[in-house]
Amino acid sequence: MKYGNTFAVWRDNAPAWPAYSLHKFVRGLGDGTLPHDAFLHYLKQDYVFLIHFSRAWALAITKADTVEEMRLAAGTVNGLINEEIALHIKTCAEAGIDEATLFATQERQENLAYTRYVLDAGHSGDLLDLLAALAPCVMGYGEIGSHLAATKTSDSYAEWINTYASAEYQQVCHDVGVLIDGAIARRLGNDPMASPRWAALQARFAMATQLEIGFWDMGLNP
Ligand SMILES: Cc1ncc(C[n+]2csc(CCO)c2C)c(N)n1
Repeated sequence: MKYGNTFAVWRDNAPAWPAYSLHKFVRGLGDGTLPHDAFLHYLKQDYVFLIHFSRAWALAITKADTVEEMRLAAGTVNGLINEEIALHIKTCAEAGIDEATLFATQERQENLAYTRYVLDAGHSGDLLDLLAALAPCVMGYGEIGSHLAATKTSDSYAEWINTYASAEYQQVCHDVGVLIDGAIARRLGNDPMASPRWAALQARFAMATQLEIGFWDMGLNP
């Protein structure tokens, strides 16, 4: 599935992309070598992460210029806070961790740095700044999910993998790609890479990619 032209350029110009999408944590999900306590620790942190990412997508609604942008951002908020998070709640419940405990999880610095970076991109900038910071998360998990579904050698983490490899999630990535391409064209015209803003947007994408690596590293250290 194609995630849009802008994403393809941002991804190919983010030097840390392979270190994110092929991280040791990701390989451990695919071959089943990721320790279960590291996975649960990651899910607890990721529950808090999703709460803040819902806030960031809600901010995208207020930063939108068109009703299409608003609808897509609103749909993502709903998908995050009511659907994606359900996987975390269910998996943790099976390990005896209830949602109140999840909500009270003490945030690790790597988690805090990433989510607040994204929220600040949106607060201090416009929708493009926010989308450049959000894109590695959305599309990265789409790419990781479909790569792992095709290459996995263990079913230990199949439910996690299937969530992001699913046709529904791949459609989300496609739709966000369309949103980003449209938002870029609307604001920067049809030669966006010639815009004086391009380098800063690329840098935001690269920074968020780096922060994703930090999140995986944190996941390996319960
Ligand atoms: C560290 C971290 N990065 C990315 C995702 C995936 N994700 C977070 S928000 C979102 C948007 C659309 O649902 C997606 C896919 C995650 N869970 N945790």
